[in-house]
Amino acid sequence: MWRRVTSLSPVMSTSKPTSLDQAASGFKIWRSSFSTETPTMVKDGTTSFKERNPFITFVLGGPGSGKGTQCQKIVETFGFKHLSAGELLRREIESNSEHWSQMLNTIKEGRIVPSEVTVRLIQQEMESSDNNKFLIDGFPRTEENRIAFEQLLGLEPNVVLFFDCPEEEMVKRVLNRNQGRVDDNIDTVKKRLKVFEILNLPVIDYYSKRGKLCKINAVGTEDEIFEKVRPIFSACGMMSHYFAF
Ligand SMILES: Nc1ncnc2c1ncn2[C@@H]1O[C@H](COP(=O)(O)OP(=O)(O)O)[C@@H](O)[C@H]1O
Ligand SMILES: O=c1ccn([C@@H]2O[C@H](COP(=O)(O)OP(=O)(O)O)[C@@H](O)[C@H]2O)c(=O)[nH]1
Ligand SMILES: [Mg+2]
Repeated sequence: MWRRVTSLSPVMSTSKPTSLDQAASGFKIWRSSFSTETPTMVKDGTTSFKERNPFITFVLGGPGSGKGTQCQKIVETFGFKHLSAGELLRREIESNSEHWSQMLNTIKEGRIVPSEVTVRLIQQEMESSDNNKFLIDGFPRTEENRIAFEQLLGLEPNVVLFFDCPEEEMVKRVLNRNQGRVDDNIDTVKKRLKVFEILNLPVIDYYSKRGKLCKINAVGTEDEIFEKVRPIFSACGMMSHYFAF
């Protein structure tokens, strides 16, 4: 059984009709096949996952800032379940799922896939995991993503990491990543940096105001950066009687 929830944020209908306005919504036909109106749907029974009291970390930062690299280290040291939103989307594309070509195109263009798709994939992974500590890497990318997640799951992150990295360094890292990704090229990375600034920074600001943001200078070696990350989770471990940590 499905019920309606209140509408998502106005990011989609911002009054600035720039090309970046299209970044999160430039897929009108595709979008309409997910939902024909602003309100979205939520499945009854999701509260059972909320009752598990999961520990949720959102991991944010521009393209190439080192999110995935640091997540791997956090997994090894603190035993989290790592969910990369981009990886989940790439997996959907590879499995030729419905709308795979629109998703591929969206990623090639550095735009943002509709929240309905991404939140569903993240939710499925979380609900089917035995682990109760989650690193959600590269999500939420927009205020609309953030609100969709919080409304559909009824949960907020406990901590938000932000890997702060100069653009020049991010571009260098992306162009050297060498993983055969369709978006690791100079044209897409330039678009992604704009999308990051316009759509993702407001999310980062939001969590900063909520006192949940841990901003980490992402320049240095991988190990140096991890030494700044480690105390954040060591401190959470000490609060394990509050969280299912
Ligand atoms: N501290 C670092 N210094 C130099 N290169 C790094 C560092 N951290 C990650 N990298 C490299 O930069 C590229 C992008 O890192 P990645 O973790 O995929 O970033 P993100 O997930 O934020 O896009 C990868 O090739 C990775 O090996
Ligand atoms: O919540 C998300 C996460 C990723 N993406 C898309 O997937 C791409 C790659 O994301 P990923 O996090 O893998 O990139 P990274 O920042 O790690 O380079 C993004 O540019 C978007 O096009 C998206 O639409 N929504
Ligand atoms: Mg990544």
